[in-house]
Amino acid sequence: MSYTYETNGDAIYRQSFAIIRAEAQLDRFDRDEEIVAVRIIHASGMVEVAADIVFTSGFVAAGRAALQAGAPILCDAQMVANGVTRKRLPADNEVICTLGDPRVPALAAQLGTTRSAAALELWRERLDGAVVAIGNAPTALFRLLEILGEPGAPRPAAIVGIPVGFVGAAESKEALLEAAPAPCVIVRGRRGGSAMTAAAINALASEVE
Ligand SMILES: C/C1=C2N=C(/C=C3N=C(/C(C)=C4\N[C@@](C)([C@@H]5N=C1[C@](C)(CCC(=O)O)[C@H]5CC(=O)O)[C@@](C)(CC(=O)O)[C@@H]4CCC(=O)O)[C@@](C)(CC(=O)O)[C@@H]\3CCC(=O)O)C(C)(C)[C@@H]/2CCC(=O)O
Repeated sequence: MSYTYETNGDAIYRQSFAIIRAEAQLDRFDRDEEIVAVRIIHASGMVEVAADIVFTSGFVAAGRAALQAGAPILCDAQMVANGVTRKRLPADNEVICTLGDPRVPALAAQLGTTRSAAALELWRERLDGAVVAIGNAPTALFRLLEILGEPGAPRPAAIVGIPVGFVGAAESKEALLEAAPAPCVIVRGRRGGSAMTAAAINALASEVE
């Protein structure tokens, strides 16, 4: 038994992007935003997610400039960190996820929160000028906003805020849009996830499709 299917990776990518551009409603995005939106859709398989993607002004320019200047990428989950394609990164940028740090379980117990949120305490030194990628945990996004709201808080260069789920995901993303502590992209509602978030970072990292 054999099947007829595309086996060339580059051709699969080309076809996918052509299908997305033919089927998705992309006209409200500028050219740079569209590149990021297409990759978010590509990672999710849902062209209709385009309607829920919201960029704040200057997000793509700020994210690209930071990466080109060597900014680290701070990720809430290892799944996000693993999804970032290292060869696309313009300055061999560090990709950091502190969730597995041995100090995190005790911090979470002490702070009475999730490990995902507690792990952000270990970002503080690196947050200024960083590119933040939150793709899993709503509590991490809420905690980020709390940290960035403190007096004298650091200011990341750009935030990809696309946590997923039923508890707190939609609310944390709306809170990010409202507080807007840095240029950001969100996917409104319950949809989101590590794959979409890594794809947004990959789109920022390189314009190559
Ligand atoms: C409540 C949590 C949710 N997790 C979701 C979806 C997925 N999570 C996966 C995995 C493997 C991990 N999730 C943790 C981050 C874990 N998930 C949580 C927490 C309990 C709390 C987060 C929050 O509400 O903000 C969180 C643990 C914590 O204390 O922070 C993870 C650390 C759990 C673990 O394995 O220890 C782990 C992340 C590992 C990593 O990559 O570093 C899934 C793959 C689930 C699965 O195993 O089937 C999936 C991935 C989704 C994605 O695209 O990222 C939700 C849906 C986000 C959910 C929160 C909201 C809800 O409605 O339930």
